[in-house]
Amino acid sequence: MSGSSISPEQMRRYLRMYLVIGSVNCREKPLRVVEEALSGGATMIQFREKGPGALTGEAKLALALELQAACRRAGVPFIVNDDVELAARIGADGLHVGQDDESAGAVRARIGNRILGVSAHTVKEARTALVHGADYIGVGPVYPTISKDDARPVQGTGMIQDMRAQGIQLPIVGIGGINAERAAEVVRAGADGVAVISAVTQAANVREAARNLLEQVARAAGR
Ligand SMILES: C=C1C=NC(C(F)(F)F)=NC1=N
Repeated sequence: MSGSSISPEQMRRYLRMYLVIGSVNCREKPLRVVEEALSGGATMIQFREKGPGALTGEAKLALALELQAACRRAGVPFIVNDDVELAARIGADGLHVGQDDESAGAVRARIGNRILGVSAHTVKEARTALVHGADYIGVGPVYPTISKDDARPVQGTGMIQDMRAQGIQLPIVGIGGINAERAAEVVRAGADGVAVISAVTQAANVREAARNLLEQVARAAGR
């Protein structure tokens, strides 16, 4: 069972067009990218401030608060990646952790009934996440990604299909190299939605990119 107060059905809706964003991914101000993506229909936002040139300390806190405020205005959940202390400090709607972060169980205790997302690369890791009360799992990289320099091997949509075949019922979002052309295939494989970074942050028209991704997912999911 998940430990949050969010129903699985609501969680699946939140996962449809999940934008993962940090200052290093943006050509322009991250706030503008987030606002454009929200106006295009982004259903959840993850603040992932990592990698060379990422903000730290007060600057990271200030950006998190700015982006969270935009999500609150839009009624969209704001999730923090990895940084449990930041998530707790700003009262984020949830936290996303990797397998190698402190155990999801300890994190669940720290964040109470907020949304807990866990990265899972195998059926075994998906089961572990379930036992620790994860509300959703991020599975990938589905395709080659330019956004994460230490990504695991590309797994295609096969891992998502395997998880569903093995009876994993958890809400699943695919991640890694996903764009509008590929979104339907990820959903048909059994994902509830797609998580993207560059498909939106590097788009000439951020709002249209978000809108198109959401349309592709909604169409493949049968609305
Ligand atoms: C490493 C990650 C794996 N999956 C996800 C998401 F898809 F958003 F759940 N986010 C991450 N930061």
